[in-house]
Amino acid sequence: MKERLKEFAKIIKDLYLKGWLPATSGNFSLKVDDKSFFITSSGKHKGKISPKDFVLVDMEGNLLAGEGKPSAETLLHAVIYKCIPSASCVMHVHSPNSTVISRIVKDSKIYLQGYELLKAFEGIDTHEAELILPIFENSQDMPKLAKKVEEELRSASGLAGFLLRSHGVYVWGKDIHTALMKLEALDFILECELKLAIISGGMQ
Ligand SMILES: CSC[C@@H](O)[C@@H](O)C(=O)COP(=O)(O)O
Ligand SMILES: [Zn+2]
Repeated sequence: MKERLKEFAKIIKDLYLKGWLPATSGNFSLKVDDKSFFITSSGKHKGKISPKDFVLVDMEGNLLAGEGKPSAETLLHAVIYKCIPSASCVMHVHSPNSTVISRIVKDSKIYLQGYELLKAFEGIDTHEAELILPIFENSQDMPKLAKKVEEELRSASGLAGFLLRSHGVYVWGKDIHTALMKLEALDFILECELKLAIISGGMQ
């Protein structure tokens, strides 16, 4: 696990350099088994992250091992692992594209269609497929927000991830590289949607 956390930390630093994790924002986790996962400690600068900046928690977000406080958003990671058994890695970033689009789209969902990069998502083999991205209202009440996310994850299948309004994006994957591929694909598509909105003068 030490080697995987080392590899993970390197990827997080690269995401920081893209400008997706300003001012200690973002959190990242890796599932160990059905009962526990490693998650970044709260308040860590993601440009300087190392394996010692992860703590081990249970599926209720309780600290099991490590130094520091689990991420303030640990419960969101926990519901993803509980609702999507195939997920082994969760990434949350505050990329400008995901943040801006969540402020422009007033609806609670974004519908993405027509992009070749949609094929980065499991089960999609054509650009004609439609991917739904829910937007949840941001909240500092994590148990309440986690409950809403859980309800959506249990009722809808094949979700790409979700946005928190004026906050950022969550994605997951069966491993680190799948989660990263989805994150990059999603951010690219959201950037295209934003550029199209600028050209056409509005969204949805
Ligand atoms: C520094 S503001 C961002 C935080 O409030 C939060 O949204 C975030 O992404 C990081 O929280 P953290 O507790 O460090 O995991
Ligand atoms: Zn955040």
